[in-house]
Formats: sequence, C-alpha cells, structure tokens
Amino acid sequence: MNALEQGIITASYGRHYLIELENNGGLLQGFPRGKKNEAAVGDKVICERRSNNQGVIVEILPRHNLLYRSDLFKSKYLAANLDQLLIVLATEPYFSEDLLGRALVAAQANQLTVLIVLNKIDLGAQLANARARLNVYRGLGFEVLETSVCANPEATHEQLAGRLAGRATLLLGQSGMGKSTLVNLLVPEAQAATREISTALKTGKHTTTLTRLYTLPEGGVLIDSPGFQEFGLQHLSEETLVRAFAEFQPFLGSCRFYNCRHLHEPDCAVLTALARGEIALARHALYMQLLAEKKR
Ligand SMILES: Nc1nc2c(ncn2[C@@H]2O[C@H](COP(=O)(O)OP(=O)(O)OP(=O)(O)O)[C@@H](O)[C@H]2O)c(=O)[nH]1
Ligand SMILES: [Zn+2]
Repeated sequence: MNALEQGIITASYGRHYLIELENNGGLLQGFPRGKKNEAAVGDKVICERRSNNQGVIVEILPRHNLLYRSDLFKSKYLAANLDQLLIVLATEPYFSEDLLGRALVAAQANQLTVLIVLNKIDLGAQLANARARLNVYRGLGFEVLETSVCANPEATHEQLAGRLAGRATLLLGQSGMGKSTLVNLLVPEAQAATREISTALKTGKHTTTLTRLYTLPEGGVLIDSPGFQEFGLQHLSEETLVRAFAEFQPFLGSCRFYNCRHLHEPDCAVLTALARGEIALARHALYMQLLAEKKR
C-alpha cells in the first residue's frame, strides 16, 4: 500500500475533488472510493496517493458540521467544518427573501454565526426598499452590514476582514449580488487560484459550478459556492425547523396542545403572536412551506 497523507478538500466539482496536502505537500486530485466517501469542501481527509497528482480518498475525518441542501431526490453538499455563513444580498437585482430565510434556517441548524451583507448601496434607487425588507432580520438579531464592493472597496475590506479572520466562512448569494467581486477583494489571488484549480480538475468551462476554498491573508478560510435558485431543507427534522425560528421560541410552551405544530391548531401561541403582528407573516409562511416540503 502507498503512504497515506492528510489534507483538506479545497475544491469540488461533482465527484472530483482537489486536496491540499498538509505540510506544503502540494495539490492532489482526489477521487472518492465508493459512495460513502463523498466529501465536501472543507473536509479533512486521508488519501492514498496513486500517482504524481492523483489519489483516492480513503477516509473523511470527523466533521463538526456539514451544510447541505436536499429535495426528495438528491442532496447536494455545500461545505463542511464551518463557523460562519456570509450571505450576500444587493439593492439590485431584487434578492429572494425565501432563499435568505432558508439560509438562515440552515445556519441555525448547524450553529453557524450569520453575517448578512447588503451590497451595492451606491445604487440608491432601491436602497430604502432593501433596507426596509431587511428590518425584520435586524429585529431578529442578525447583523446586517452595508457595503459597496465596487464603489468603496477599502471600506468593505475594513468591515469584513476582521470578521472573517481565523474562521471558516461560507459565502452564499444569488447570481448578480456581487459575490465574485467580493471574493476578489478579500482574496487577491482568487482568480489565479481558480485557474490553477480548473487546470488541475480539467473543468474547463464548468468552472462556475465549482465550490472553492480560499485561505485568507488574515488566516481562516473563505468558501465560495456557486449561486443556486433552490434551497431544499428536507433533511431537517420538524423539531430543528421550529427551533430555527428564534421569534417562535418565547411562545412554544404556551400552546394548548403539547404537540402543537403551529399551523392551524386552536389556541396556538405562535399563531396568536402572528395575528398580533409579533411574528412576521413571511417568516411563518416560510416555516409552513418548509414543513409542507417534507411531506411531499
Ligand atoms: N454598483 C455596484 N455594482 C456592483 C457592486 N458590487 C458588484 N457590482 C456589480 O454587480 C455585477 C455582478 O457582480 P458579480 O460579482 O459578478 O456577482 P456574483 O454575485 O458573483 O454573480 P454571478 O457571477 O452571476 O454568480 C457586476 O457587474 C459587478 O461589477 C457594488 O458595490 N456596486
Ligand atoms: Zn402552537
């Protein structure tokens, strides 16, 4: 048997992985050995070298979390071993509150810190509207930073660098919010690194579907995932879903039925709070939607 080496997954493209070996051991193209060795970016793995630049992943070391999305048919890993989620929104184009809400639920389920960034504040026309839409989330205690990556890169860097240093952060954002521009600001060598990864994985024009891990100049890692439209959370239990809505928590003991699902039950404390305007309609609607998707 060849020597075993440890490394971290720094890129994934389907079932193709790039592994950065410890102790400056270089890059290895890695393949999972069978279905159960499917790894995610951020995973620490043991691999067995098969050639100069290729190896087989023989073990995935225990992860402290794994963020993924799922529907009835498949699940898709986003990243492993995270501390933080950085959600990039913009004044324009219009951001989806549904995707934002789902990302917040996923973060809560994995005990991740959340940082929401409202980018393109230099585009004034939609600024007030975007701020108003984010008030609910500010009220829930989420930190919302305002940036203009293009018009004011220095200030953006100042706001974010300290918050990312020394931590593992996953960047999520719909297309067009300024995610790539932000990565290039925070990781000056990002474009060169991506070219290197594309060559190693021979992804060619599919580069945009890569998930990539960058080491930050200040320490810590930033993981850039491709934008997506769907964020299914089928795999989360009903209990986890309820807990993910912080604003429901004060009411949970006060429903008439101990096993109340807070959907249509009489004397439900959550529904009463909703009727009084203490819980936002859109948030409860998302909760109902997530529950409904589990049953389909
Ligand atoms: N006005 C303004 N435009 C910005 C700002 N940040 C990014 N943009 C522009 O918004 C557009 C989208 O930015 P990208 O960084 O490519 O967005 P993305 O989120 O990576 O989107 P995809 O590449 O589609 O995934 C580009 O034309 C950027 O130049 C900003 O702060 N202000
Ligand atoms: Zn209830």
